[in-house]
Amino acid sequence: MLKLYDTDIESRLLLGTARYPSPEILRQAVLASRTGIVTVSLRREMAGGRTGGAFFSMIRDLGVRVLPNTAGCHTAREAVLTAHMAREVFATDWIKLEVIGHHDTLQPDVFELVEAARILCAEGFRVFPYTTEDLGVGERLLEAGCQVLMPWCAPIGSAMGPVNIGALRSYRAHFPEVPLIVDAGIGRPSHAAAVMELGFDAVLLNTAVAGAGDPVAMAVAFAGAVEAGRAACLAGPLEPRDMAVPSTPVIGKAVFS
Ligand SMILES: CC(=O)[C@@H](O)[C@H](O)COP(=O)(O)O
Repeated sequence: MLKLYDTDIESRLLLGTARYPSPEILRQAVLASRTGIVTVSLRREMAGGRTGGAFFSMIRDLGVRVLPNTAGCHTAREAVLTAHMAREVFATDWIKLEVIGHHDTLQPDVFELVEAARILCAEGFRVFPYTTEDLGVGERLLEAGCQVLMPWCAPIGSAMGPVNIGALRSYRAHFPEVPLIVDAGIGRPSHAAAVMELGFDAVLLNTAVAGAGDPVAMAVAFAGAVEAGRAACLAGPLEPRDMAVPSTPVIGKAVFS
């Protein structure tokens, strides 16, 4: 079972709650995915004068753990304030920390991210930082007090899937004991299976399900892919080779001449 901070989590699929065609489809997709954790953007839902009230109570009624996020924040200060609000709204000290540094790529501002992580961990938050696959930044986040790391595999919403498999492989090898969740950029179930096969502990995704032609059916597909990838990782997949290896033994074959 996956342990995140002190909590055991059964499903290794974490789901975002934005951009669904309707709240009812979101509800059905969450149930179909069998996820145990959904992430919710405080700023997005409270933007434009909306209070987010009806949406937040629908999320609370889903019966899954809520991981509020600081999506839309661009500075450590904004992210810390948003985390405080999230703690009030959802009565949780879990926070998915996003501090965006670049408009086109939605790449994290890793300097502000580490600063916000340091402040929030010191305040007792359980921080889940959305980060790049940079090893040094990962180390700084652990020093700040994070016990989970969430490297991207591609820009948020891009659906590109793992663009730098080598970097993800190194990340896993560099932090063998840390729970690692691939967050952002996954487009297809095969992408989720691929990163799970690399040994990542879980995946978090939103757009690939919310934007699918049939989000509920896609949620089912992702649930299966994440389980398959995890099972394959535990089963010890072969490493690719440059040369052919005959699958039929040569010794003992019949000789006709
Ligand atoms: C919902 C959320 O937290 C996103 O910011 C997250 O990073 C998912 O990204 P995708 O939409 O690319 O799956």
